Amino acid sequence: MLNDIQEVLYDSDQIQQKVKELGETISREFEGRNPLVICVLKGAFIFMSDLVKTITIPLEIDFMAVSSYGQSTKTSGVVKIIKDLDTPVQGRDILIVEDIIDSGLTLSYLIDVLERRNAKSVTLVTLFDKPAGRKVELEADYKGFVLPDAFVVGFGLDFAEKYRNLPFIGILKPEVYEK
Ligand SMILES: O=P(O)(O)OC[C@H]1O[C@H](OP(=O)(O)OP(=O)(O)O)[C@H](O)[C@@H]1O
Ligand code: HPA
Ligand SMILES: [Mg+2]
Repeated sequence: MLNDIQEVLYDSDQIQQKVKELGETISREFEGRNPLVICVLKGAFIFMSDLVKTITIPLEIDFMAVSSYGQSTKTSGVVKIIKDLDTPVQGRDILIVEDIIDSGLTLSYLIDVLERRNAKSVTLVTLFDKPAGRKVELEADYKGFVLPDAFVVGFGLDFAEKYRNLPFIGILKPEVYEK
């Protein structure tokens, strides 16, 4: 698995430090609001579990599974809801937790769904941001790291369902997906 990585961008310690900073900011921002924290599966599962441990205020969590990349390194452009929320969002302050914003299509779709369900507010936190990939205008409220224009894996992010368990974020060697 490690042989398939071209370059490690951020290691586990660097990521944990950043997650802690994000958790502190979010704890201040959402004080007294009992946010519903939504993990966008599958990619955000590791960030979500690390992040909520650094948040010091009461919150609720729920999960939504959406997919648009499948076995490819390019978005299909079609965001499919594979698992919906169990919790009503009407009147709630929502914090969406994402692993990466690339084209922006996944999050713009999700924000639209939550606003149509009458959420009181929708805030975005992403661990990684790849602005060069954007197809729609979208900016996270809180972000961890800005990444170069390369396909990355690890810390929850996959290629064809592999590499999610790497404890760092790294660039996948193009020969892995070009063969
Ligand atoms: O900004 P975008 O171009 O939409 O890309 C970001 C989304 O793509 C990935 O999900 P994917 O569809 O691969 O599903 P997964 O989380 O199950 O891997 C990632 O986890 C984000 O949710
Ligand atoms: N890697 C893995 N999954 C992704 C990426 C990426 O660079 N961009 C959007 N989903
Ligand atoms: Mg994926």
